[in-house]
Amino acid sequence: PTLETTFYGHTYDNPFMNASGVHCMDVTELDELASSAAGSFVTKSATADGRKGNPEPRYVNLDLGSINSMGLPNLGLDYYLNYAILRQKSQPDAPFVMSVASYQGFDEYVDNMRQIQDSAYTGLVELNLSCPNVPGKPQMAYDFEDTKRLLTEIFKFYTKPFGVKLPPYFDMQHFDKIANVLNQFDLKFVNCINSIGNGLYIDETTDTVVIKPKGGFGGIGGEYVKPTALANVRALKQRLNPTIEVIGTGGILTGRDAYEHLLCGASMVQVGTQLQKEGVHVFERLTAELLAVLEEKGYQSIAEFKGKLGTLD
Ligand SMILES: O=C(O)c1[nH]c(=O)[nH]c(=O)c1I
Repeated sequence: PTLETTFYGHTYDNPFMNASGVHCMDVTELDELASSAAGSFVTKSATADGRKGNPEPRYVNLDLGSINSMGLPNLGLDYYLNYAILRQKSQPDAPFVMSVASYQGFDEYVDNMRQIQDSAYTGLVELNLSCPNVPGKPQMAYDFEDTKRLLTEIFKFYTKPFGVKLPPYFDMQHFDKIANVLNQFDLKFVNCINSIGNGLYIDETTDTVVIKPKGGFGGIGGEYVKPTALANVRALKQRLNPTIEVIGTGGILTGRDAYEHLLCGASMVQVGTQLQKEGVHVFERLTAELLAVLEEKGYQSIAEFKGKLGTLD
């Protein structure tokens, strides 16, 4: 069998990517991803200006996952745009995704996208509408009207392919509402999910939180989030126009976990916490494990089972 995956018109060796924010801060980390077994990669969400981010400790690995309140540390949009343009020239047939966020809010999102529109970069962009760790700033994608207003504004001038990174939703009406908004736009993909925002982990030896920012509140990733991640991938895939692909992120520790995201309809699958814990060799293990699942089930390709989750009705 083969793990070959076609995503927005390009065929990758396999569906695996890093999740934005993990192992993608600078050229060194990005080049390591590019030369790893991962099929593709995505950059750290960029803001207009570089940011130091929140005080440490701000990321902690836990037995069942991770908690983080990084606070959008990044080297600034110019840095990632320059990297993207250079890489687009040197490796034209190895596309990747550039992640864009905003620290200031609505207007910075628009300005950042305008800068990319006016640049030589023509590849995919992931518009991060779900950073849970900007103190005092609500997540854009939890405000359906603002999300619609932002996408309307961007599509007035943006002609290059892009998708959005969404937070997890926990209510059927919310799945309906966000899908109704997104279906009004020519998006190339939706990435479900970002971390489950504002969780709290207590250290059992000190009866204290484990990260410094926000009194210990932070986004949860890893094994904790797989049921929520799978539900969001499945719910969005069921509701979105078939032209909008879904990237599955959240709770992928094994090839079987990746297989489940593909069963729910994901085209690509992203790994965050487990990549942070295991390093870039995680992709060799995950591709081998996913191949073994296909062999065990007698599939020759992902297309044979993608989106074919069984139900009991
Ligand atoms: O705190 C962060 O930098 C961060 N952390 C996350 O868990 N998700 C995000 O989208 C971001 I931008």
